[in-house]
Amino acid sequence: MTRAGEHLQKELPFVLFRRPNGKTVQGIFQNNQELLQTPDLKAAGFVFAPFNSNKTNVLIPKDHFMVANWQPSKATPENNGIPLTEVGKKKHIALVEKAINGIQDGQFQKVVVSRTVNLDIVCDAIAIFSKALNSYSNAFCYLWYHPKVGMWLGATPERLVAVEHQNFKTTALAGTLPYTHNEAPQWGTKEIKEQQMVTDFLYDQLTDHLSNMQVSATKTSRAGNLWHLKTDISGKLAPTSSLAEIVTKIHPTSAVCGLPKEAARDFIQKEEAYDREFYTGFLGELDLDGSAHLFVNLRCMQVHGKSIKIYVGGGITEESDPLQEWLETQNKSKTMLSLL
Ligand SMILES: C=C(O[C@@H]1C=C(C(=O)O)C=C[C@H]1O)C(=O)O
Repeated sequence: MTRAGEHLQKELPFVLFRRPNGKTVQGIFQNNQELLQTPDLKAAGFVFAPFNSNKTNVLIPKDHFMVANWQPSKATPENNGIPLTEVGKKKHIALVEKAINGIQDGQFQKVVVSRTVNLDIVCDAIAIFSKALNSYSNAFCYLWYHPKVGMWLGATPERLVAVEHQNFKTTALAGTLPYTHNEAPQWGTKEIKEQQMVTDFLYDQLTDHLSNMQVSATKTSRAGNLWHLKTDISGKLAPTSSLAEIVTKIHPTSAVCGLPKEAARDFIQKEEAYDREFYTGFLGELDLDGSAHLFVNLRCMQVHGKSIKIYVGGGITEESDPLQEWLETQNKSKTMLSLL
């Protein structure tokens, strides 16, 4: 953490991260301000890729690498008084209604629409990252900085890809309900169907690239103050299939874009009327032996000097209720709000 503070002061790129349920925080530190990329994902380092797959990713190379043990503190997450506001409610509900119309017109079956929550506050990103580590033990937590791109921080529950020795794993994570203590969530057909669409999409895209494909039973999975539905898909990666090829096929998945992918992406780019940048992009570790641990950039925020931007969205299907979809984005914003 001290090293990260020094890098920040010198305006040098770095990333701190902890894998889900991990006991160590890893840090990768770059010693110049160069903006590096890895179009073929064949690199050793940490990749940070935008939602828009036509735009280039950013690589922080694994030149200077540090691993530190991390001890969870007993502190519990609490919201220190950044209450939810109704700013943006009308606009988001109108966007959801437009998305439902698009589904009824047959443009797509599902589309994921999003918005930002903008707050004028100055925050200590390293302290917030420490809090995220304590609050979200099963998430992939990160703090990422590049002087030419900016600073992002998040605690994502969604794995995009894990590859080790050709063993490949991905997850279909979708469907959201508020977490309630000691009570199992009551999933409706809307959530079950929208999550199944993600599983089917991933299965279809991967079937030519994996042998011995396995699809797990669908389970309920907790992410902070939320429940999601989750299915794991795994298999052996064909020696002829490259990571970049697979990522191009699956990113952005129907969990963050929609189905069919192209029509949903066109709708998002036209109707959301803002640039998602790295929100719903992907990020994580790459190694030269072909191993990779990549996650979808969700439950995240962009940290500016005197303000922050929290990014939230949700999957819209023909069964969506616009007010419920607004409330879902409100609930999702609490993941970051509770750290401030
Ligand atoms: C788009 C987000 O989350 C995604 C959308 C979900 C949904 O629509 O239920 C659930 C998990 C994520 O795949 C977000 O957190 O901003």
